[in-house]
Amino acid sequence: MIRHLLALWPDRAALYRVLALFAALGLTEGLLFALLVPVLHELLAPEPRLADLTPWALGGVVLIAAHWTLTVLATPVSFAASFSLTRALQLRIGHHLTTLPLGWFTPDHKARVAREISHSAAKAGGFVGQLAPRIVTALTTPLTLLVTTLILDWRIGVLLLAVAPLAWGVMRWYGRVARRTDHVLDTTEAELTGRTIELAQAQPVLRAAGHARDGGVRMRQALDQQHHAYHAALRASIAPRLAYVAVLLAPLAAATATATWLMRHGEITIAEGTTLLLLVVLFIEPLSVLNDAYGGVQSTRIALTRVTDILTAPPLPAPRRPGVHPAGHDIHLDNVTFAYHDGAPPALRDVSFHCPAGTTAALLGPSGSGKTTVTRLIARFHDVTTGAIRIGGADIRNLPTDELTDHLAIVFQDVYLLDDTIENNVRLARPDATPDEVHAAAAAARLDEVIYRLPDGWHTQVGEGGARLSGGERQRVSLARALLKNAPIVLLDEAAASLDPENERLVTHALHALAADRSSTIVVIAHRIETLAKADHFVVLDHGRVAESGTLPELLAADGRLAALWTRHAEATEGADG
Ligand SMILES: Nc1ncnc2c1ncn2[C@@H]1O[C@H](COP(=O)(O)OP(=O)(O)OP(=O)(O)O)[C@@H](O)[C@H]1O
Repeated sequence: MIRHLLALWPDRAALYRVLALFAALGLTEGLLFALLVPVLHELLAPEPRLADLTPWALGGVVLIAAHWTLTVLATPVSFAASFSLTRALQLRIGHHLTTLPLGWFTPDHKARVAREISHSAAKAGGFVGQLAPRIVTALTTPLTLLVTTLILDWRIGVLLLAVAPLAWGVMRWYGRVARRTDHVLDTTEAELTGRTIELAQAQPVLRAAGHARDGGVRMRQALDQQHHAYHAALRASIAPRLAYVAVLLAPLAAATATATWLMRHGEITIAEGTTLLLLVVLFIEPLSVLNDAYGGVQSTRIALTRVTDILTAPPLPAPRRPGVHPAGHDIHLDNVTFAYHDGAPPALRDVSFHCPAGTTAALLGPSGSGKTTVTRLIARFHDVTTGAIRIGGADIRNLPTDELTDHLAIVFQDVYLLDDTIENNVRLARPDATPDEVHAAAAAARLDEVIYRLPDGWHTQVGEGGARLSGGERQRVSLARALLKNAPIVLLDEAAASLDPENERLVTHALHALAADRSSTIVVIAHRIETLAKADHFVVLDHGRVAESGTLPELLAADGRLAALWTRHAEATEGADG
């Protein structure tokens, strides 16, 4: 396990410093106890000579001073190592997250990341800061006393030595039980966390559905599961715990009997016998914590494995042909097939289309037909299963992530804002933008009227995820951000869907004007045909396949799906006008 730990946190020096300091602490403690031997020996002698105790007393003072100094030194060193390890793991997880495909961030994975960053990283830190020091002192002190006992009387010493293999065997048994029960406990704990979050998040749905009071059923089930798991863990641990106590008490009984026998037969004096028995008690006492500590080692091992699972999640593959750069910003999908998971039915099958630079391609199709998937693949949230996506002739898999993101501005259906001011959320796209540029982007996205309305204007805090803004306001911030980025390719997934019809019309108009101005390439998804009317090409998807594609006149002439949509829209508009 130490090897596993050092692979994740290669600060050997810090770990060995902590272990060495606590080993020294254990040694001074053991030596202090060992000092009792000559002291008791003298005190229990028929005619004690107290003056002879002076060197031992001085030795005791030195050892106490050393013990005190080591404690003062060891405490901050172990805390520093613990903090450094926790932080190193958290930073490594944080850094690794930035290399993962966005498709990895499922709700389940997000919950795991939150848990491993707080719980498992802290557990690993706790191992170095508390558990390992406890184990080291719990071994060094008895080891020192064992050597002392062996010197004093080899027979009692051998009895104590016999504890080691027995205790080790029982600890390994307890470790196996702890590993198994810890795994179950961990799963039930994760389930309970998930259900609690679900209960909190689903309050509006539960209340709307009239389940406000009984809505916690799933959480209560998870609580019951956890309760049962705790009981099962407790039951499973009873036998190895009792066995461990027996292993520790057996040598005490045997040593008492042996010492008594030796005293009665004059082999050792009463003073020697009493001292030996005291040493046996002092030898056993620290060992009593080892069994639980070994259980702690097993759960640290599980925590490290969970951290490693995240750190070994495959990052986006590095460019296969580095040094490739896009020559222009047209988008080409070439026989793209993609499935979200191995074995899942493909969300896209053999999709091909070309969106020349500076033009707008509109994606249409029924719900679930694969429109959003197309935009996610262009942004390389996932890699295509087969086929290729090219920007300016370059396969996006050959572009460094930064270069690809520099080329793209994205507005997706689910807008997530950082818990910061509106201004900082917009500026995120281009922190060095001038105030005029920020204001122009805000005006184009119709965000300026929101800013005027809010008492703190640009400095309004949006809350976590943008929760303090309405859906439409969030979408405007996201649009302004995308416009400010001034990227040559813009991906818009229902970008104006949360706006009222008038604002949707104005925003759509502004987007097209800006696109024409900057000759951006735009891929837009919208359900309302009026939002799409100005697009240069249309790609209609159905069940993940391209059902038809072409310009508006071509598709109207073909009298297919788009023509049907267009006719319905025209009739509706005429009806409304009439
Ligand atoms: N993260 C995901 N994991 C697994 N399958 C997914 C995921 N996202 C989408 N899908 C599946 O892929 C298919 C295409 O979904 P997609 O979101 O691209 O459709 P869409 O045309 O954008 O739908 P809508 O108009 O409702 O937004 C659907 O069958 C959907 O269930």
